[in-house]
Amino acid sequence: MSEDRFQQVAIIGLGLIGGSIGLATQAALPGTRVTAYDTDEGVRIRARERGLAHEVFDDIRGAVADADLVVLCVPVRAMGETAVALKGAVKPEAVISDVGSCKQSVAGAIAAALPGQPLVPAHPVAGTEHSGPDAGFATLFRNRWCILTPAQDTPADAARRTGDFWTALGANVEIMDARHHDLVLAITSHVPHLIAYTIVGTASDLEDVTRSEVIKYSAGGFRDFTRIAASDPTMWRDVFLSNKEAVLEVLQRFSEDLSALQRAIRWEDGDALFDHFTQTRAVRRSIIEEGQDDARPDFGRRDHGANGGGANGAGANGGDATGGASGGDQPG
Ligand SMILES: NC(=O)c1ccc[n+]([C@@H]2O[C@H](COP(=O)([O-])OP(=O)(O)OC[C@H]3O[C@@H](n4cnc5c(N)ncnc54)[C@H](O)[C@@H]3O)[C@@H](O)[C@H]2O)c1
Ligand SMILES: O=C(O)C(=O)C[C@]1(C(=O)O)C=C[C@@H](O)C=C1
Repeated sequence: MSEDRFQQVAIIGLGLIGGSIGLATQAALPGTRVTAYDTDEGVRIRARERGLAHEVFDDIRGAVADADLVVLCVPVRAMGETAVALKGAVKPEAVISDVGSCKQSVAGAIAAALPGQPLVPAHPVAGTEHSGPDAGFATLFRNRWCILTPAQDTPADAARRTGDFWTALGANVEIMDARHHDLVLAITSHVPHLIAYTIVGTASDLEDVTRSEVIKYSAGGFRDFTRIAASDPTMWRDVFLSNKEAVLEVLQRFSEDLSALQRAIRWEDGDALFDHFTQTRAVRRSIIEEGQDDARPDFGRRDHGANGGGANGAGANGGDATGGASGGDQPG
């Protein structure tokens, strides 16, 4: 850890990601003061109860006044208005960062609101389907990627210090161009979520299969889709509207590939199906070999009742790929 680490970190938005940053910072950087703010009074009360920050302010200006790093952890389409609220309230040298799931639109909105302020956009590629102040846990970022997308003119020391911050929280830091980030995440995260939202919606709309049959027989693959499809509607509405071009580009390719598989089934082309499934199995195996399998506590375990072990017993994800399937927003 370099000598010039941030002395005070302000977190704006105390849901899954903001809360996890607050807990992880207090655990990993005991000398760093953590201040925070959320627009929702109920969230602020719960954040104080859970100790997500050293101090949770009732106004955003108080939370950021002495901060060296301000991390915006709000839905992506709320980033711009949140940055506007920081105008004149932050120190001129304070580094502004965010955790938004798409980077081009967010960086543009923050830079427009706070011209000249050092800005280092970030995206921790770590999460669960849960949201809100009870969802966060200190180990969320351990051994997960955090992608930074600084602009060409971002001061190098601001990017380095932000990278050091995420490394201290346990993440592996990578620098990427914002546009490329948005394309990569469209295929690895955004479109998979859209597919989950679609298949779960289709299943609940089928006339000849009852909803209770869907629930009763959703043992494996479908149940995993329902976990993803339980993710926060506000967050994902914002992601799709903010990363529109990249998502539509990937969806175009996806529809073409789906049509090819549909054709192979129609014409009973077993070789085409077998070759395709063999290739996809290899992708899964290389993810596991690279140690990129899910690092969340107990995630992937099939035994019910395994608790993710988040702070205050607020398990991160109900334990396994099936645990969050009921659609409940908060972990048990
Ligand atoms: N959930 C994930 O898996 C995940 C992973 C990586 C990044 N992200 C990104 O992190 C951000 C936060 O996501 P989350 O899952 O923590 O959401 P969340 O719903 O758990 O928390 C968001 C919080 O922001 C607050 N908020 C909304 N508007 C605000 C404003 N204008 N000012 C202050 N607070 C405000 C809400 O009250 C809420 O408490 C999003 O941009 C999302 O794209 C999410
Ligand atoms: O694991 C999950 O539940 C997630 O949805 C996490 C996930 C992802 O798609 O990998 C979701 C959105 C993010 O921006 C980063 C991570």
